[in-house]
Amino acid sequence: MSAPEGFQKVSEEAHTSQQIIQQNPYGPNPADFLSNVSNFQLIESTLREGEQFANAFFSTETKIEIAKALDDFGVDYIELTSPVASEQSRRDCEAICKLGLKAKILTHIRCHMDDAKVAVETGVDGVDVVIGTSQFLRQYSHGKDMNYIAQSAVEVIEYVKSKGIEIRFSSEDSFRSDLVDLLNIYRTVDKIGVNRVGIADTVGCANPRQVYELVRTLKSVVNCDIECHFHNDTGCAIANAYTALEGGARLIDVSVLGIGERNGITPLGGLMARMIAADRDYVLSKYKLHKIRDIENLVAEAVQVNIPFNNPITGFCAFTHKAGIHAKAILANPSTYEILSPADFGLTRYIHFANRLTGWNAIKSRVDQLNLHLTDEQCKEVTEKIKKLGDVRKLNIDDVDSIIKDFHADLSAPLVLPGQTPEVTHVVEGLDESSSKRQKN
Ligand SMILES: CC(=O)SCCNC(=O)CCNC(=O)[C@H](O)C(C)(C)COP(=O)(O)OP(=O)(O)OC[C@H]1O[C@@H](n2cnc3c(N)ncnc32)[C@H](O)[C@@H]1OP(=O)(O)O
Ligand SMILES: O=C(O)CCC(=O)C(=O)O
Ligand SMILES: [Zn+2]
Repeated sequence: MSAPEGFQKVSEEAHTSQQIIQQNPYGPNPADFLSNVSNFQLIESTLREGEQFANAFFSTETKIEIAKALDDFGVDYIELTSPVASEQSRRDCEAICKLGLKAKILTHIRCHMDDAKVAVETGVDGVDVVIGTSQFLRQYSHGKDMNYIAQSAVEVIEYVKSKGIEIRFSSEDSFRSDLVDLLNIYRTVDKIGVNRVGIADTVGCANPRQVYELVRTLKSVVNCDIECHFHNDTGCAIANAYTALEGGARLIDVSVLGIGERNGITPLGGLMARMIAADRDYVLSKYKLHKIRDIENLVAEAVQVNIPFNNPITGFCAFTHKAGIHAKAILANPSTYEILSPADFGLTRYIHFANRLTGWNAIKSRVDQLNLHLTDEQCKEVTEKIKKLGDVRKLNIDDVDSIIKDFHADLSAPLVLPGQTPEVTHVVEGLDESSSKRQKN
């Protein structure tokens, strides 16, 4: 693996924010007495919501590969496309149910007996039922009023329950629905023993404060668990998911890279980043975070997209530090500029030192890596030379190494004084092949 331009791998050290800050300020707020931040579950919907992404086509083999990878990662539920969508969708649903995965398998249907009858025959562990409750959807999607919705919900729920299968009822477009209508329907379905109720921000209009309020209100009305589903049209999908958990929701719908209708929903990786900052022990005890990169690559490949350069955790530069001030502090203690530790995800941090924003501390670290000996003053001098060239053009590692080596050669001092071999604490290595390849694509 060759080193990409200007990057230097930095050794992992056991510095965590917790060493400096004993109590995690990013953890659950004790005032949120209903919080499930330390007790949440994932409903992974790449194979349902994700299939609604414009670029998605999953063959049976790909679906199985994705389902197995998600199961290995540790998701609690895997949600699959409705078996009434197509004959192959039904067969795929049956095939995934037969895999014997640890995760519970769900399928997602309309609130209609025709769909429910097909769903329960597939072998799923549970059925997620949804129906639009907002004025928009009642008028322009299915055309049904709240009385009809309540009646069909009760019929479908009782039928699915009679088959010994988990059942969730969700209102589509919850945040544009009338609150009294919502609470009434949720109370009705809770009374007849639904396993979960779902809130869905179908158009991505909700903000975290609205989410918190709705979840808290709903929590006072139902006894069952609350699941939440957030679209990302206005960029709030991760924040809304976190706030929902603070308010007392227990389950969050996610998909790999957030793929779904339009620009998608809460991404699995992004939510993991948020949650590990809040409760590292819980997240590490449940989910194999070092698998995230492979899972994202698998799905990115399947739907023919690149991993976004600024993706949480796996983005090209998610753990790369460039400016001299940052590099100095990172070399002393990574927690200075990292809330997440790359090692938790099986990843590496880098210092990008081949640029004019670099500082002598970063260059000194590179000098050490090259097994050369320069005094601090000499490191400062050579840094000035690097900055001068960096003002003229984009630099790469070879440029910097040549400047350092030439500077060193010009000095009369021996390369390494006998008995003073500097300890090599950093290894030069490139970014992982896949992320650098993707970035170039
Ligand atoms: C917000 C979400 O993401 S919800 C999940 C979306 N998932 C899907 O749509 C799964 C893929 N969909 C499909 O394959 C098809 O849409 C099918 C098989 C479900 C239905 O196909 P069609 O019968 O051809 O209907 P079409 O897709 O044109 O319209 C949707 C129909 O479902 C009805 N409908 C929509 N939502 C619901 C609901 N939640 N509960 C009951 N009926 C509903 C509509 O009234 C409409 O029926 P109509 O035109 O016969 O009156
Ligand atoms: O079933 C749900 O809770 C969500 C359905 C959905 O995808 C949405 O409303 O955006
Ligand atoms: Zn959705």
